[in-house]
Amino acid sequence: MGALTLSQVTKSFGRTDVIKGVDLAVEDGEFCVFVGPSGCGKSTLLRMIAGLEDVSSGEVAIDGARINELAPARREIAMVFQSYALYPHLTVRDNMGLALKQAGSSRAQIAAATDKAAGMLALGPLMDRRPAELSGGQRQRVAIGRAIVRTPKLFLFDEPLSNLDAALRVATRIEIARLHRELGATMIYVTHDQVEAMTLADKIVVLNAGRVAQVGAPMDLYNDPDNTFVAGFIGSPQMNFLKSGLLGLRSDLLGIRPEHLAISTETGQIAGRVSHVEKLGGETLVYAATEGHGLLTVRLFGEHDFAVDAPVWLTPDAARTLHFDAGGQRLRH
Ligand SMILES: Nc1ncnc2c1ncn2[C@@H]1O[C@H](COP(=O)(O)OP(=O)(O)OP(=O)(O)O)[C@@H](O)[C@H]1O
Repeated sequence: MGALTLSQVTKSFGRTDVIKGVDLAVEDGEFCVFVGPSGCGKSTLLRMIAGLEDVSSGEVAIDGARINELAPARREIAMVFQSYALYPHLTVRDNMGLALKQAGSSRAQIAAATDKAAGMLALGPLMDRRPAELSGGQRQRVAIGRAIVRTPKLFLFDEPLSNLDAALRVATRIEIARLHRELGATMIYVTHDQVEAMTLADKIVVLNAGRVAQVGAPMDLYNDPDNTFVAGFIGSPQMNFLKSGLLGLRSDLLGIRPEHLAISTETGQIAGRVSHVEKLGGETLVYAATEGHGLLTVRLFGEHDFAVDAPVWLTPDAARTLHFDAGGQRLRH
């Protein structure tokens, strides 16, 4: 079991309030991802759950029991960092088994647990190597393996893939998803990466300046954001924001995803000029400078040609537009 509850949790460093009253419930077995701009408090919140930072006020509980005062080692939590922090003089096998050895497990228990984790992470052939003889991706898998052998209640990941190259990130991301399915463990994961958040999470927590801006399933946040902050943060390229007044609408601001904005050289609702075109292979992004609405992004499937400076017309799909008030709160009609 590993259900986590945060109740009105705050954190101040001196007079600086960093976490300003967070309530959160993560179910047993859930994969929960923290996202938000740099400095919003993601790592601080994770470190408070791990016990590496004190909680200024509020309560952290696992399976209903308060753990605020419990030492990190007694929380049954395993943390995987972006830097692997492996012991250079120990083999992969000994790095993975160290925590169990320190906890007094028998040699047979350690061997069984490390062999099982090695099998899950395809580390079998590397067990007798030292960290210096491994690639970055392999080291990160060892760091994950070291977390798995302890069968913790909760796994915490702080940007574990950010040191890996693009191909390895994808492979390791898929591995983490598979691991989550196989272990059925509760995982909390901090990332800057939209794709990691969207693909790994059962639940995404969007943080903004130490507060929760919204919690929800990835596609719910994408399709049904509560405010302009979440609407603009989730999704890449970003949602376009249009001034509704200019379009004769009653709300203050209109949000439209780049894939729901049609572009034509002949006719449409908003006049603009092509300022830049990006061909990404499977899709084309067209950036158009408009009067009143600034630079708008259009996402088209496949390859498309538009000359820079060409006059174009943009038309939002009315069924897919989101309305916001002047304070950025969503208006649901
Ligand atoms: N020990 C500390 N003393 C003072 N301020 C701190 C301390 N640790 C973090 N902070 C401040 O708390 C805020 C949140 O930091 P945190 O590392 O949690 O953000 P983050 O969302 O993880 O950022 P990033 O995405 O850049 O890693 C920042 O403004 C940071 O400067």
